[in-house]
Amino acid sequence: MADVKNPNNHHHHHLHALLIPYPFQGHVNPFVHLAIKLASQGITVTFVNTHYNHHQINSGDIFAGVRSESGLDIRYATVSDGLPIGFDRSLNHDQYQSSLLHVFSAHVEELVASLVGEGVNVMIADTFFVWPSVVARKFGLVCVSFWTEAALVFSLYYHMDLLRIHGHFGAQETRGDLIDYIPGVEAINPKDTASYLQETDISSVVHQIIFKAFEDVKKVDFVLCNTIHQFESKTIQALNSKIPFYAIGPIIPFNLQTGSVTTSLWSESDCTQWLNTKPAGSVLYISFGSYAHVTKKDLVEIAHGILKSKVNFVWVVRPDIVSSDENNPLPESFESEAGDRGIVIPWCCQMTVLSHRSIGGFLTHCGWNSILESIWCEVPLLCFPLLTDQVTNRKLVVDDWEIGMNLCEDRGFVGRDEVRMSIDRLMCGNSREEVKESIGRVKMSLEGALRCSGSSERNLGLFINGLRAKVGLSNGKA
Ligand SMILES: O=c1ccn([C@@H]2O[C@H](COP(=O)(O)OP(=O)(O)O[C@H]3O[C@H](CO)[C@@H](O)[C@H](O)[C@H]3O)[C@@H](O)[C@H]2O)c(=O)[nH]1
Repeated sequence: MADVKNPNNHHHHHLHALLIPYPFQGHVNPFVHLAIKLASQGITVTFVNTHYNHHQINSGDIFAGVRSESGLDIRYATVSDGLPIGFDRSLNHDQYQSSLLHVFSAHVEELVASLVGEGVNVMIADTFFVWPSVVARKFGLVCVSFWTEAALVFSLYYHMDLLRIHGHFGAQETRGDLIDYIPGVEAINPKDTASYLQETDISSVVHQIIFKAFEDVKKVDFVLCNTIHQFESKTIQALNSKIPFYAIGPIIPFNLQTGSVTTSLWSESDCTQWLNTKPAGSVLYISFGSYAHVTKKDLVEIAHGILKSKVNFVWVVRPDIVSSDENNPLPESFESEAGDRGIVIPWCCQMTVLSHRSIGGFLTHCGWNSILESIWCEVPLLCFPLLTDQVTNRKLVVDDWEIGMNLCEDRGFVGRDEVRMSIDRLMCGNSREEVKESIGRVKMSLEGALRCSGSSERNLGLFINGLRAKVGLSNGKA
């Protein structure tokens, strides 16, 4: 058995993994924490950020801190995403995605070519990339796909061919009845599938990415997923019969002290002082993540709903939340009317805020990381899904796990009175206690998965053994 702590003893068995996240905040974050997890197991990691994200994060080598504090062998490299640094990626979303679809792999190949000499033998790339198996094969690397969303969503994309055959996807008029034929997936309403699977125009650049990415993932060696077995056991089991699929979540920033890695693409406002002045459980935290846009109309209704509810709040209004050419999306008098009840900030350290005792609820767009982080901090959720997997995540949170409520019953319509009522129901309604109890239980499952003998720790061990066997085999030295 190779001793990974002493790589020089068995050089051919020493693992060196290249980690390449999709260059969005909701993907970079779990990749960073996966990097730390793998390095803590004695694996050498080279983490790849795009030049643009590196420039946005603005703190040099983001792992310099962990390296010196914990002695982990995490190296850091940057690569072009194909566009100039000053290019407005938020305003030109499709052009950005096109560049990732068509141009990025050429830059990645150049980087990989320069790193194989350093002993890289594994590539762990985001499932949304369309090229991992091709690039990995070209350089003789073991190929691992990391899926940063729920296994349920992976399974729906993975079985797109079944959805097509049954007329639930890609037809002129798609069926509205339940989808009950996906292996390991309980009957699901089409309106709860990922937004891209509900669209009738399937020619968008994101569709092209999804089609190609889910072709490519069928050719990788392993898939890692940021979920836990207990959440989605049937789905995971069914996937496992097709592809080695490991649930190793939750991969979130637990340890705020030693996890001193900066990943934020915007600079963080510190609201701890302000939170300290508020009673326990009295503050609603509001954030719609890093990627989705909200229409000005919806934002204004939410703002009025918040004012009417009288709740305390911290609201993250990202500079491009409506669009990067719309500077002041909130109603003019919003902050003065809210007074000391609330603060509006451009970005924050979300885990720091969620773990503060004054936080009592989270109005969220249902990004997968936000859900895992909120469960970890036992903060009940108020769901306002916008697009992509968020729609499916809402179903898991509200209908299946009962750890949250809907902001609006009709997904197409946001009205200030309904917003006010939903906020009050979440923060002080009769059903709050039940939701709190459920979230406590779900949190225990997360903790359980991470214990020594827990499912995620076991899966991580199995994965690393599998990796070592594959690397040994491909060297002809099994
Ligand atoms: O002020 C803020 C707001 C967010 N975050 C962090 O940013 C991440 C946001 O991730 P997530 O909640 O998953 O939302 P998105 O940024 O929207 O993430 C994208 O990626 C996710 C997983 O890959 C998907 O589930 C989402 O739908 C997709 O939009 C989380 O780690 C948050 O802690 C901060 O640190 N500060």
